[in-house]
Amino acid sequence: MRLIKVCGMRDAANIQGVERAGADWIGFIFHPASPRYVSEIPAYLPQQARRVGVFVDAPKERIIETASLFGLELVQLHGSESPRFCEEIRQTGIGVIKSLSVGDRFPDETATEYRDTCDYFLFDTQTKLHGGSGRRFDWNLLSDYSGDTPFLLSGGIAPHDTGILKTLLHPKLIGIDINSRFEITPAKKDLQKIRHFIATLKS
Ligand SMILES: O=C(O)c1ccccc1N[C@@H]1O[C@H](COP(=O)(O)O)[C@@H](O)[C@H]1O
Repeated sequence: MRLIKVCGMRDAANIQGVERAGADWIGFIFHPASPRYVSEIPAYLPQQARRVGVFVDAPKERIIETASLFGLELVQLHGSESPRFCEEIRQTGIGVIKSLSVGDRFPDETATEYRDTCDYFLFDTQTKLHGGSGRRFDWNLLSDYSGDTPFLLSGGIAPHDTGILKTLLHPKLIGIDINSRFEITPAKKDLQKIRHFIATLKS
């Protein structure tokens, strides 16, 4: 069974619904330019699901302060944070997911550079946006990843992808990350689609 991360949450009732649907990790976007930006603590925060904060080139102090305010267990770094920066965050006790962009070819050298500095990778589609593009990359490229760091697959995953996702095999694939393709409006997820997606993938 793979874990499901639902990202880009903001609304209290919606967060509760996503958690009840069985999301393992729930993500909050702390990038001010995003339409999913979270500027204040929602009235409900996940109690069972692990809380993940998404940042793009934010200063270390801001990440640490936000992690403490929101009770984040993990941070997902989506900018050009260096391996050293990832290590420094990790040394504070916060888990680190480093997002790596996948374009026409798999970024093998970059994965090697970061391999000992983060807990997980998140492979997302290369785009001018830092994330949340709703676009998928060629998943065949995953076969070029031979590293040891476990990863989540991300980028434009949609409700109808359950069939293909079930057939996707990689020894280091531990989770699926969903976001904009499940939205009613930015930061508000369609709970029916989420429930169906999670139930199908976990069955
Ligand atoms: O969703 C955003 O607005 C966002 C902004 C800045 C960095 C990351 C962001 N989202 C992350 O992007 C991936 C893929 O999302 P999508 O499925 O393509 O919409 C996901 O991990 C989000 O956490």
